[in-house]
Amino acid sequence: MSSFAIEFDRIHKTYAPARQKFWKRFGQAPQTGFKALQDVSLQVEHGEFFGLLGPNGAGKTSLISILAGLARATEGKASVCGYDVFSEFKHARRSLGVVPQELVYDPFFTVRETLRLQSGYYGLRHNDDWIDEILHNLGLTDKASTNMRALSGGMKRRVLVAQALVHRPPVIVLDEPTAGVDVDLRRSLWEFISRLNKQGHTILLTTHYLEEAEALCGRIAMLKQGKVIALDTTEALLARVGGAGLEEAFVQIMHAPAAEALAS
Ligand SMILES: Nc1ncnc2c1ncn2[C@@H]1O[C@H](COP(=O)(O)OP(=O)(O)OP(=O)(O)O)[C@@H](O)[C@H]1O
Repeated sequence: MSSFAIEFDRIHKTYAPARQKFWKRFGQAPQTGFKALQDVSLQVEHGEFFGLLGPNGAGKTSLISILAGLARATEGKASVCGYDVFSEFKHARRSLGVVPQELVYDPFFTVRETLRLQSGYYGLRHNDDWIDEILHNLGLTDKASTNMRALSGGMKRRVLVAQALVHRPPVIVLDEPTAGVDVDLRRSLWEFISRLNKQGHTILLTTHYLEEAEALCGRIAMLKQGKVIALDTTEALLARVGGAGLEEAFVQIMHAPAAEALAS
């Protein structure tokens, strides 16, 4: 087994300006583009529950997209369980389950069909026992035959979580999984995810609910304007503010000069 579940090594991501192709064609000087990530290096050990925090636009989803092979880093390398996300894409993707931030689904399938289809992408044909277990743990058993379009927003989000788990990936990435979900689901979701973590799955979580991160994550990285400005155990981050809570630590770090935030 590779020494890290997730590794980002000096990642830079620059999004091309929207009309670069147009300008290229007409001979104008290329535009600079938007630097969403700048020299991000992070290593997450196997079995960690790791939090990735930052304000809107800090670059969290960009980093996750690079890990999932949905976006390509402009510079740097990323790997999942030692597999390079670009040159060993299949292995890397198989090792990873991603719960995306946006509600994407096919309205023509039922919940069970959606999960069977997802299993099929990974070559898993007889996966119904595991699908049933996931459905049970996410409170979806009675929705198994319901069409995706007939589910509420929170229910659809539960299916996204289920989809990320069908191939039992060792590494699970959750991009704001509790946005818009009720208290009951939050609790059952965190119980389920915590259990998976105790069984050895590595979890990477992004959330704006800092109390969730405080309760669940052993280590936390904070991103601001595409740079890591704090990386420490949750305990150490809380100690910085005398136990006043992660929200206070977050606010102080976000408003401190960058060098100070990392150094303290
Ligand atoms: N495809 C894209 N093209 C151009 N710019 C992009 C693209 N995707 C993201 N960005 C920009 O990159 C920056 C980082 O966005 P990203 O979605 O990674 O942030 P985030 O930390 O996940 O934010 P949020 O908490 O709001 O989800 C933002 O300024 C965003 O506008």
